[in-house]
Amino acid sequence: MKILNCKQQKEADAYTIEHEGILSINLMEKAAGMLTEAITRRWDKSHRIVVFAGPGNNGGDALAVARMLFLKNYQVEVFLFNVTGQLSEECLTNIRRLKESGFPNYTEVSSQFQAPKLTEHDIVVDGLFGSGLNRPLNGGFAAVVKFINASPATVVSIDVPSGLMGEDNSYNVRQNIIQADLTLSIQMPKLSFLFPENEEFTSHWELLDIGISREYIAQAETRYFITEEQEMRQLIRPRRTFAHKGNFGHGLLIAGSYGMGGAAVLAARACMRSGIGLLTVHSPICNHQLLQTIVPEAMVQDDVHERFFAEPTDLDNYQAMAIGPGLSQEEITAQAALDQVSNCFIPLVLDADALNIFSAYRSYLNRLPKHSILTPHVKELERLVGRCSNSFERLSKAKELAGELQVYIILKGAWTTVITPEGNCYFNPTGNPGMATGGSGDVLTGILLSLLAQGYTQEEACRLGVYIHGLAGDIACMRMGEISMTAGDIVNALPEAWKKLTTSK
Ligand SMILES: NC(=O)C1=CN([C@@H]2O[C@H](COP(=O)(O)OP(=O)(O)OC[C@H]3O[C@@H](n4cnc5c(N)ncnc54)[C@H](OP(=O)(O)O)[C@@H]3O)[C@@H](O)[C@H]2O)[C@@H](O)CC1
Ligand SMILES: Nc1ncnc2c1ncn2[C@@H]1O[C@H](COP(=O)(O)OP(=O)(O)O)[C@@H](O)[C@H]1O
Ligand SMILES: [K+]
Repeated sequence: MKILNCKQQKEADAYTIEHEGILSINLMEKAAGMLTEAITRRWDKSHRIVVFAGPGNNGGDALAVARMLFLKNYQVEVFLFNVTGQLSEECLTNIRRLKESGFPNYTEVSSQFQAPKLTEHDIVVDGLFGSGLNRPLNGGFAAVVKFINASPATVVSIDVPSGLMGEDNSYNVRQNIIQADLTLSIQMPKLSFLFPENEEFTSHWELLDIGISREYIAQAETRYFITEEQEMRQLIRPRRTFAHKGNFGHGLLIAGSYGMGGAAVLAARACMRSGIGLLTVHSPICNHQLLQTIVPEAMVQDDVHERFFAEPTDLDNYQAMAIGPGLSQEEITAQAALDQVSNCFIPLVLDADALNIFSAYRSYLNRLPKHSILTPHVKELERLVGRCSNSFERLSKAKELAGELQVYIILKGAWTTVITPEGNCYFNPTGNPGMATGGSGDVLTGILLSLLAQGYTQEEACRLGVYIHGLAGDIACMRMGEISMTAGDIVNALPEAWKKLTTSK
């Protein structure tokens, strides 16, 4: 699914109106009908609905919703903020329609705002500003936002929490943004909904498909996408009847050190559970017994060192390599890792300490083989690109780095993002906060290695890998609960996740 910017969303409305023979006001009526349905599905008539409408079409939506709720016998109050005397045409039409419906509780605010008393049983409908917001809110509007945020009412925002920009909020004033309990977003998600620092404004959002032109969306250019299940199903390669293990690749995992053998175990187990033909784990001698016992399916190659990865190994027999989980950053390991990676000629995943080593030896960064996959969490990324003050900046810097080094970056967290060397960003919808637990990332590395060894392209491996990892996390969460689930539970849920994605619905 494409994520378009606010300017494109406006163009999409205009294109739909021009090419699909629908009047602007009727498109708004359709949106309002769906908004009303979404509200009445959640809240019954015992709730008073207090609608705050702004001067543009977001306000128009809100006024139409007020009329529809009133005609369904809800108790509704409306405050229209008309401070400049300039209202959009559709907003004006909806004022007229509201009045014609016999609506009694309409207040137009041009200067002084007599705030109503809001209780926790009230529902506020926020239709102050939507995708047409072009600067941070201030003055009277900021005061209304603060009033709504301070109230105990439940807040439902139309399209966007008023005051929030759709993309970059670096220069916004956070106190002047609505903190919505629910955002009913029209047609397309906004990029800013996917950033963790905006959780206080948009923790829950839902999309309403009002029938914006598919043709416009198909030709619109964007760098931002949300991955969909159907796309991932289509990527998966079926196993042929006469297939043998040689068809699914031989992967090399370099992982583990003294006290961190578990990272190698988790990555190896996840790798075996994701379809690889053969796996060899290269680990210090101290992990030999552990690996042979817990992951008997994998071969173990001992490093020369008892406790740490110390000597690069030959890559001739492998189709892909992953390095990093539990590796440590000992000097001897760093040198071996830099050497191993710089001379790697097969598809490669770098995770955890392998990334930290490259952050410490920055001059080696340009020796990273092209199309390597880097899997940093936020901190690991910032060690590579420097401190970032918000997610938009972090994403921009990650895009720059991916382009500069021609690598794939998987920026991990909620809405894990796959960033390609060309600068495309794919946000992953699966996963949950239960995955924020030690070892979850090691599981992802194992999955990625498995997919690369099987011959998936880097982009396919990244997108499918993070999707299945999150899906397994969701299944683990259902089984064990968000609080108790561990990284091992994610591995244990992989079979069901793969089955879910490969069986027809
Ligand atoms: N048929 C359609 O088109 C459909 C549209 N839809 C709905 O329309 C919404 C977009 O509507 P919109 O483009 O009218 O923008 P909206 O967000 O209401 O505000 C724009 C107004 O705000 C003003 N303004 C901006 N920033 C400001 C600030 N900081 N402080 C003060 N003023 C500020 C700006 O004026 P300016 O001052 O910049 O001249 C302008 O007057 C969209 O989110 C969706 O809900 C859906 O129903 C689908 C069908
Ligand atoms: N709130 C969350 N929602 C979805 N996925 C999450 C969340 N928190 C963490 N994850 C996922 O869990 C994994 C954690 O990886 P990482 O931080 O490297 O852990 P570790 O180093 O302990 O293995 C990542 O894949 C990340 O996307
Ligand atoms: K809004």
